[in-house]
Amino acid sequence: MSLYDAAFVNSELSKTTSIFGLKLWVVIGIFVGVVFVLILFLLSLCITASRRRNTPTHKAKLHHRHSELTPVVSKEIQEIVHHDPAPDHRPIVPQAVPEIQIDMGKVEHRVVFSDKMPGASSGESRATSGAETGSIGNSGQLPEVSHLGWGRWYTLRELEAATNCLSDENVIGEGGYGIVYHGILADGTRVAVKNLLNNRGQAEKEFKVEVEAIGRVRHKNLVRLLGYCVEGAYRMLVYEYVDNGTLEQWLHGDVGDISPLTWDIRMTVILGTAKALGYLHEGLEPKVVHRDVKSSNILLDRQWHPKLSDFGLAKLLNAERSYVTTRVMGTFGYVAPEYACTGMLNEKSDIYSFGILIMEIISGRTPVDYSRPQGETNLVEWLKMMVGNRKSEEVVDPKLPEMPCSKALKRVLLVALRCVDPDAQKRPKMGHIIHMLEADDLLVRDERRIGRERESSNSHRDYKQDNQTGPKLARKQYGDGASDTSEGDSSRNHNLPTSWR
Ligand SMILES: Nc1ncnc2c1ncn2[C@@H]1O[C@H](COP(=O)(O)OP(=O)(O)OP(=O)(O)O)[C@@H](O)[C@H]1O
Repeated sequence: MSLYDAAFVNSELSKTTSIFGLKLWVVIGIFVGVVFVLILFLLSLCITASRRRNTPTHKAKLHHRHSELTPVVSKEIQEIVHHDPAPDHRPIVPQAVPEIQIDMGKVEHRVVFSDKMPGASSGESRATSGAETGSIGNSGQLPEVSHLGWGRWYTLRELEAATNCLSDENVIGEGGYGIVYHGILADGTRVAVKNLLNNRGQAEKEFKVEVEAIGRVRHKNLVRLLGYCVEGAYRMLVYEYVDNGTLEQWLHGDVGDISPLTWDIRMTVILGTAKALGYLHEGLEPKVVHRDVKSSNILLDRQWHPKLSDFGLAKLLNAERSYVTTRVMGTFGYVAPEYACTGMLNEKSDIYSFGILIMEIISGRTPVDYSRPQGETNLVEWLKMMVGNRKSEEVVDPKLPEMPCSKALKRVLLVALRCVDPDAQKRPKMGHIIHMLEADDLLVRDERRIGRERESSNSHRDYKQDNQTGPKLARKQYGDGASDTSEGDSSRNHNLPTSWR
């Protein structure tokens, strides 16, 4: 730009305008300033708006819109929400609560526990039963038959008399939920009285579950619940007395070098337990998941018939539900891995425990044994390894009086391995298991029959004796256990759960 031009621009900018007589350069300056301020204002507006979009409330609104499409609130959270029940009304159970809540029969027959210790006034410490309100707990005034449609209400006095005042001499065992006493009722019936620990948490729940789950079922391989007692702070379950100890005692107790549990007896125990579980899983509606299948919960009678006991952890499972979500409970070594990890429970968890039980019965080993060398600590892993290495014969309990035939052993081991399949869906159902075990039973009996026939013809040839005596004796020896448990022909009808009764 030349000097002439600069002087010209200068003179032009210095000219006075019509806007308040301001000079041109002042007007231009003001205009530029306003535009700048406007740009700044707009920028600040944009920044504020974008910040607001990121605030929690806005996110929450978006989340809410999202949650209308997919359920994001977990059931577990709903489970721990407690609704305080209004007095004299049933507790409100939210629809989605996964743990089954069990009321004892109709509302008017509901049993109410008191915190008061025995000896408190009967009005305060009693179980109520609708129309019977106030009468239960007043010793001597009790109805004989309970209003649940089964069993009996026993008075505390009756049970104290039966158990020598719950004396130490009558204690026959102690479990996680209470002490078990031997008792003899006034009519001479021998009973086992389980005095539940007085904590209002699990023990009360256990009481209700046991009463509801076991009270109605009848099966020769399930310990029969005869009735119960609710008086003051006492909650007791009265069972039939099973007089030959537990399977755990016979398997792992001090029985000497030769176990009295022969192969036949062991098979009887396995098959009987399978039938009890088959009945619970497939013969009842809602089905019952036992949740604590293990050797110490299998009681034996004098003929070695097994009776599954301890329904304290049992869960009811309606047909429309494939599982219930629940606190993981059970016994270390027997709990199915998927249940341990997720708390999702169904009958397949019992099948897993049953598989462990079979392994325990065959091998005489406990599910987990830290006294064994590495690689043998975990029964399942060890057994899988042995079977995989074609050493099935070596897993058999060394205390077994006689080795089983190879076919029978392999078949029962196969059943056990299928039961502990890590994929719960692949585990067989109890009905199928019974079928497989009975096939095994028939197989063994067939081989025995052939052996007996051979023996009989030999003895006939050698000694020219009556060939009936030997086989008859042998038949009785082997036949008793099997037929007692399988109830002869009825158990061969594999299609009907009732045939397992
Ligand atoms: N009906 C019964 N007849 C005879 N003895 C029984 C009967 N019920 C239980 N017992 C004895 O009482 C013991 C304790 O039983 P309980 O069911 O309370 O506990 P558990 O099964 O050993 O342990 P947990 O309940 O902690 O799993 C059993 O081991 C058994 O010896």
